Amino acid sequence: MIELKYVDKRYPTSNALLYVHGLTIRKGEIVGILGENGSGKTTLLKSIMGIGELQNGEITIEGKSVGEQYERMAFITEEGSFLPHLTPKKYAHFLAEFFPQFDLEYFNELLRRYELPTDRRIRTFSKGQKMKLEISAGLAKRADYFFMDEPFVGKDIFARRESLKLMMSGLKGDETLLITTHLIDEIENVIDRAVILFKGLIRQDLYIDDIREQGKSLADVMQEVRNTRPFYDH
Ligand SMILES: Nc1ncnc2c1ncn2[C@@H]1O[C@H](COP(=O)(O)OP(=O)(O)OP(=O)(O)O)[C@@H](O)[C@H]1O
Repeated sequence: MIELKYVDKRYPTSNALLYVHGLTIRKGEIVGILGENGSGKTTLLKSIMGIGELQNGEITIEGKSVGEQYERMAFITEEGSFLPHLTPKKYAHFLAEFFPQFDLEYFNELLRRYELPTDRRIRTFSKGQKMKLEISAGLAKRADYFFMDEPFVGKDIFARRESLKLMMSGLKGDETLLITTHLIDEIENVIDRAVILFKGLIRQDLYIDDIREQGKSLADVMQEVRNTRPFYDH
């Protein structure tokens, strides 16, 4: 379970803020973090990952600080690996050293399955290949929490579907996934829950089943958020 309480994040060089009074994400949930450009999706994800300082508030994962749970977390971004100068083979050594539960055999199996080169520097990979590599690393770490920031940027529709399928097929089923994206059509059938941000505040937090029960789509809910701007935005 991920818990945010009174989280207040501000950047010193801009007026942007993120304020989350309370947010609880239960274990095993697949949550879409949605919202317009600049609404704070990445900031929210990074805050949960422990990247950057909070002005106030607390974020815990299963009751412990994010730092204490780092080994169980995988961060997958469109930029790909944090270590682009390494080859996947060397990257595997690094992961094995830092993450005790890293499963090298499974990692190699995934590289074969996704037809990734093992002896070429990661920086020479295509975006799709980088994403596959990071997904493989997360799965082989046996991470329980996956944080995916705009995983579909720069990909055509087939590549988007493939990377989603890839991710889903490798999961045990009890992992928690947080995905930020603009592409709501792609994830509507994947996520359990949609958290919709507007100017750094959570404006909607709904389960997809409840949206369907109301005879609506995710796009309808996004439009409603857009149409009902809060008092401070008039
Ligand atoms: N390092 C930073 N310094 C100053 N302001 C920042 C920084 N990073 C983000 N911001 C600002 O914080 C706000 C939220 O940005 P964030 O990247 O979280 O939004 P987002 O919803 O992920 O946007 P997008 O969909 O465009 O990626 C924006 O106004 C942005 O300009």
